[in-house]
Amino acid sequence: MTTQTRQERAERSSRPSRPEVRVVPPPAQLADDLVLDIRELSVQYGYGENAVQALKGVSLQLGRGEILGLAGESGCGKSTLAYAATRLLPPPGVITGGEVHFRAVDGQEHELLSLSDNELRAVRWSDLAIVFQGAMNSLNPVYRISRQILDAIQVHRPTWSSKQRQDRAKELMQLVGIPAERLRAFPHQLSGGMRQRVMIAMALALEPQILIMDEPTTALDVVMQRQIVEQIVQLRDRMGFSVIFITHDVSLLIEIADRIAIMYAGEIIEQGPAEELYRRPRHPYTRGLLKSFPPLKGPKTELTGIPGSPPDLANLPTGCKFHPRCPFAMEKCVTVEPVLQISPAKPEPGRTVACWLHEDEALLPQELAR
Ligand SMILES: Nc1ncnc2c1ncn2[C@@H]1O[C@H](COP(=O)(O)OP(=O)(O)OP(=O)(O)O)[C@@H](O)[C@H]1O
Repeated sequence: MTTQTRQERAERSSRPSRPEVRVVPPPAQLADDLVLDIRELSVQYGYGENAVQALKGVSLQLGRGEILGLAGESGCGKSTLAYAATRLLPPPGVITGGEVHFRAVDGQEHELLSLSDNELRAVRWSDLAIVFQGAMNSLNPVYRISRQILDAIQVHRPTWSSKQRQDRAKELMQLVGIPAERLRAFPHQLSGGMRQRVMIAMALALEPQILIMDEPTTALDVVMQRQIVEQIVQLRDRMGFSVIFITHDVSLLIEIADRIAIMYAGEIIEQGPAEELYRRPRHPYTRGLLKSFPPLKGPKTELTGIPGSPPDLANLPTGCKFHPRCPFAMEKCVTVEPVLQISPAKPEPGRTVACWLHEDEALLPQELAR
């Protein structure tokens, strides 16, 4: 981290700042302005003979102002990817390879995996915020919301006056659609949705450039899920941050994401613009996943799910890891692992898929060839 950046940070932290209103460009342009570039990231849990590989050479990009959805069944590595990329992976998780490049608004690039702990702390708190799984239950039940938000602001903005902090706390509450009077409430006096909004407000306290949300709406009812998701989009439009939104529910991502990446057994097996991936999934797994959840809006559809369960990471199948559950598996799928690439059979801009069916249009079943 350079001196200039530190100085800029110090200047930024000495004044109460307001969210800037920025116009967010459409996703196609975002690719030119990456904020996070994850390259060949690999993670294992444990050591030696008992180690399991939870991420295998995953590459993923996040554009500035983009909302990227990360989906897949439980245990496929979504949280591992997010926490490893931000160096928050708890033991026994170990990063065994890869690079994570973060580009700040001033154009400076930092490789997060090689930063010292102090440098990382500075980047993480001011540029990168995380709403953890089950975060709304981590509010301290014995303190009022105001105290918890004010404490969070004080830690990161120690030079601010009490008045500045209080103004900022009110502003943050309003930002997430909660009347400022509710700052006096205790967590149990707020609904689950409100508590989750408080956590989002705390994550936004420092105006991060990247917000990682790990299953932020899982414990909420469908109406509340919808409201929170809409709010995140509005906040992104106002503040211009980028989001990695992790969920097992792909249908929810259609409401929020610009782009979606689908994970299976520690790898990305398909990615593309949200709308296109939803309307025309290219991987049999994505198709199965889409059929596992009811859409949040639109006509009711029959839910079929995916037969079987994700593989044990300690005992992975040969070839394509999805082949034992795939209704279209061929001989090659059992022996050779497919690579993530633009489909030779259905080449589309911004879309990649790891599936042998795409080698030749003649192999593609009707369901994946639309
Ligand atoms: N502490 C741990 N020790 C050993 N293995 C772990 C640990 N945490 C995760 N794993 C392994 O890593 C894999 C990926 O876990 P991860 O939590 O990243 O998946 P996920 O897709 O985020 O799942 P979920 O939606 O349930 O959170 C799991 O299958 C699990 O086997």
